[in-house]
Amino acid sequence: MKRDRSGADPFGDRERALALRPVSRETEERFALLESELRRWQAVKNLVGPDTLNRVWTRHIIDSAQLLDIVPGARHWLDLGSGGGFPGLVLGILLADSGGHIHLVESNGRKCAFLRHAARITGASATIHEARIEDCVIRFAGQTDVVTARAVAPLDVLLGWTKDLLRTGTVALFPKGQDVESELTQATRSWKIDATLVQSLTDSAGRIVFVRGLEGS
Ligand SMILES: C[S@@+](CC[C@H](N)C(=O)[O-])C[C@H]1O[C@@H](n2cnc3c(N)ncnc32)[C@H](O)[C@@H]1O
Repeated sequence: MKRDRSGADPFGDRERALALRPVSRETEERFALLESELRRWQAVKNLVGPDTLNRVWTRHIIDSAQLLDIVPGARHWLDLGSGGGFPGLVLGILLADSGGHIHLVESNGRKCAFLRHAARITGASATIHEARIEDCVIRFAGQTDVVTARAVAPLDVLLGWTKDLLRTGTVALFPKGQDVESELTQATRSWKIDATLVQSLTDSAGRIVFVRGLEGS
């Protein structure tokens, strides 16, 4: 659908994003609510990089939504370092339709206030935990199908944080940019990883590290 180029979608970003990963009308409305609240809070909370504000739908919303399609049947999700809600809140909105749930871990109190507010008004199936990842991640071992983390830490650090989950059947999805190969090389010095790279829908240089198993210290 063509939108008013001077108003709702001035850069054509929403239209482009939804062409890459279509969603139902109801989900689109929830995503639009998330976008408008993000813009409203951004001025005071600095939730996302200011240079990404003209492509919130591709860079944040659909970039997050694509993760669900990699593990479509998973119901129990955990997102680490959720920031302004990516990918955690977007996944929570999608999971609300299927009875799934996601836990979001974020140490910044201002961002947690936004996440709670946005989860409530969008109807996301999400619980927000204001905590440090390293202090609380163990709680989710044995209860999580998929763990995610975008732009939070290098791969070897993420593996260290999530090792107890990955050894008990959880899989991981870690979106990465053009440095993914060097992060993988670094990580294989400490870990034996069963992982594949999935091409990002929204960024030609982006890869999602899909970890299915882990050995090492
Ligand atoms: C660069 S932001 C990325 C946010 C979001 N995942 C995204 O892709 O837009 C990193 C976020 O991780 C959070 N974070 C970093 N280290 C953390 C830790 N050890 N425990 C909890 N949150 C952490 C920061 O507060 C910040 O909100």
